[in-house]
Amino acid sequence: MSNVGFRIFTKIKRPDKNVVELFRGLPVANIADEMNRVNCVDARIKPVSKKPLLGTAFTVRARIGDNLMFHKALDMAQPGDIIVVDGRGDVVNSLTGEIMMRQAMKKGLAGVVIDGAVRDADALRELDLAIYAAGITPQGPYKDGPGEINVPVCIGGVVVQPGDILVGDGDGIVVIHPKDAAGTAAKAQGKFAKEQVTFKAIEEGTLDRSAYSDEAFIKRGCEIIDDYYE
Ligand SMILES: O=C([O-])CC(=O)C(=O)O
Ligand SMILES: [Mg+2]
Repeated sequence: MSNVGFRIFTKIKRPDKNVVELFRGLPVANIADEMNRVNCVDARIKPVSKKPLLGTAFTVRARIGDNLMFHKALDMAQPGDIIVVDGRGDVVNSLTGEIMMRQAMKKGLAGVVIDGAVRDADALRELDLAIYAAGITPQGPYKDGPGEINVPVCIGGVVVQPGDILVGDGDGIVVIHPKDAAGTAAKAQGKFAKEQVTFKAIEEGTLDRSAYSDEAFIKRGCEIIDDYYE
């Protein structure tokens, strides 16, 4: 276990599928709000396809510009896994493309998240697979290694451990440790339900906006000037 930088751990402690399913359909913003606004992968990593993301992390630490370990992960990962590739944010070389993503889809993987670039973007956009990446470039990857599989990685400023739960939608991705999953999902459900009530109140014109009244602003020390700025 001392060959740091070029090693493969074959085992992952995956959470129960029912625990993962607690997050299905929940907006990522609602989950993140109930995690005190932490654990969101930063805005560089964007959806490439339209499919929402939900599954458990199968991690890859790639050498910059090199997808040898990513290819190995593709053979090792199981249905429901998300291959999470720490490419150190480098977007000079793409780390994957249509051929690999079609294999991921065929295997029933839940998606791919790359802190790095992809190519074959026009095809990837249409695939029935959740794909997130930090960039797009036609310049292809090397396949020489080294790299690591199923070690903790960092993507978009968030540490991801093998087996962590990832949820993604059009906003981006939030990472949840399985131990925190049940409590977080319950709170996020509550937040989601509360927002539905808010939407209804907007429709009915009954939403309470008193926190934004002139009186409330004056109480905060704001000066309200009934004139033009000149
Ligand atoms: O050449 C590669 O490894 C990446 C690629 O374009 C593909 O998978 O289609
Ligand atoms: Mg290709």
